[in-house]
This record gives sequence, structure tokens and C-alpha cells, in this order.
Amino acid sequence: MRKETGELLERLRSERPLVHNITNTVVTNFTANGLLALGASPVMAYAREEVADMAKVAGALVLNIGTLTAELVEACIIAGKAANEAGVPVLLDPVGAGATPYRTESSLRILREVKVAIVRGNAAEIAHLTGEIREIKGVDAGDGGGEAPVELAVRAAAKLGTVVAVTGREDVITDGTKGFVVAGGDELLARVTGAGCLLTSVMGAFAAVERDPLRAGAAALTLYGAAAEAAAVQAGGRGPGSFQIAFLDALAGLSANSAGADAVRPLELAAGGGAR
Ligand SMILES: Nc1ncnc2c1ncn2[C@@H]1O[C@H](COP(=O)(O)OP(=O)(O)O)[C@@H](O)[C@H]1O
Ligand SMILES: Cc1ncsc1CCOP(=O)(O)O
Ligand SMILES: [Mg+2]
Repeated sequence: MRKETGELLERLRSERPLVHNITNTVVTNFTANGLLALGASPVMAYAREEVADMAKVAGALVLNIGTLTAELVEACIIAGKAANEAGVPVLLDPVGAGATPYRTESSLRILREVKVAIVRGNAAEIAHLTGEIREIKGVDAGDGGGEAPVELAVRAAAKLGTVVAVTGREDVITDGTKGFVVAGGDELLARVTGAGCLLTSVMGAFAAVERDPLRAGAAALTLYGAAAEAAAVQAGGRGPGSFQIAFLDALAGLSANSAGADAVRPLELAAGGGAR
């Protein structure tokens, strides 16, 4: 897996895939800079008049409802359908699902009308999409209720019929029957707004160069965690501001050897679908 992750990073850097983001007003600049630092080519395009044309020529489409409006949700659906027709992978970040009914309903509507390759969210957001209640405060997860994210991710993937990534201290990506658990990262990621949103877009960049969403997602999660660890060292305890800048540098500095040998392990599922 480590070798494959390095190869995917090299492929990404040579192909520089166009990632079409329909995202929120908080994280637009950070997302574009993070994708550029990694080696992808970001574009933000929201107008209903153009989203289908942009999505069709992109390597991946990332839908993010962080500052949703009725117009934005319509744009997501138009773009998502065009991407589906063109065979372009679509990712969804259901920011704040569960914080308000409108966020939950809009995420579920997108999932009904668009074939989504990967949904990535924190534990509270993913739980709310499956109809379970978890503590959520705006866009931030609570403590996750103590349950291992593996169980939640497996249940959500089965219920939503798509690959699901649940992130937090430990990350999980699964299609409900197999997947990966990824360790690493740094707590400072939770102190930088947009760290989750950028991660979903980074997963989009990998999905553009690797059609297996589990492998693409695992590579993105592994390298993102490695970049965070390098940035924390570089920031030297100065805090979230220094870390944010160091993190962009660390994304640019990722190499085939950056992924830790034991950062990612295959998800083992017991007979009957439960996690072991
Ligand atoms: N306590 C933590 N320790 C290490 N990494 C973390 C921690 N909390 C979040 N992360 C990382 O931060 C990134 C964003 O995840 P998360 O905070 O779950 O998303 P969101 O910002 O959407 O709530 C992921 O790479 C995740 O692994
Ligand atoms: C603070 C905030 N409010 C609406 S969207 C947003 C950004 C959320 O970003 P992330 O989920 O990546 O922390
Ligand atoms: Mg988020």
C-alpha cells in the first residue's frame, strides 16, 4: 500500500488533474492553495449556467455544503448529474449535516440524485446522514459518542450505498465490506478551519487519478496525515497560524516516501459485516 500511495502521488503530480469544487465561502482560498501545493489544479465554479460544462471536463467534482443556499444545492445537483454522465468521480462533504435539518436533507437529496463515489465527513456528520443522532456543534463533531469510527463507517456505507470516509483522530474509509484504517495526522488540524474540506478535495484529486475510491481515498488520507505531522514539527509549537502555513508547505513537500509504513492497515470485517 505504501508503494502504491507513492505511485499515486507521482501520477497526480504528472497529470495535475482539474478538481472542480463547489464549496463554501470559508475555505475557498485554503482549498485552492492546498490543491495547488499538492500538485493538482483547482477551480471553483458555482453558476448554474456553467457548472455542467466545468464538471464534464474535470478530473473530479467535489460538492461541499458548508455555506449552502438553495442555489448552491441546485448547482451541486446539476454539476453532479453532468459529472455522472461524463464518468467523472463525485465526492461529497456534508459539512454540518445534523446541525440543521436543511443540511441533513440537502446532503441526502444530493446522495439520492447524484451517484457519489466518496462521502467524507466527521463522525457526527456521517452519523446524522444515517439517521443516528450524535453531538454536533455547527460544523464540528463532538466526542463521537465513544464508538469506534469503523462501526459507524461500515453502517453508513451500507445504508448510503457509497464509499464512506469518517475522519477524526483515526480515519476510516470503507465500502461496507472492505476498506482501510489510517492513523496519523495532528490535533492542530482540528484548529484550522477547512482542514476537513481541503481533505475532501485532496481525496477528489486522488480519485481523479485512481478509479478505485478505496485506494484513492486511503492514499489521500495517509499522505494528508503525513503532511500534518511534518507541519507540526515545522511549526514548532507556535500554534494554528504557523501550522496552517507549514501544512501548505508540507503538502508541496510530500514525496513517495512520506507515507509511514504502518500508517494504513486494511480493515478486517468479521463474518456478518461487523468490524474486528
Ligand atoms: N485529534 C486528531 N488527531 C489527529 N488528526 C486529526 C484529529 N482530529 C482531526 N484530525 C484530522 O483532521 C482532518 C480533518 O478531519 P475532521 O476534523 O474529522 O474533519 P472536519 O474538519 O470536517 O470536522 C483529518 O485528516 C483527520 O484525520
Ligand atoms: C466554519 C464553517 N462554517 C461553515 S463552513 C465552515 C468551514 C468548515 O470547514 P471544516 O469542516 O473543514 O473544518
Ligand atoms: Mg468538515
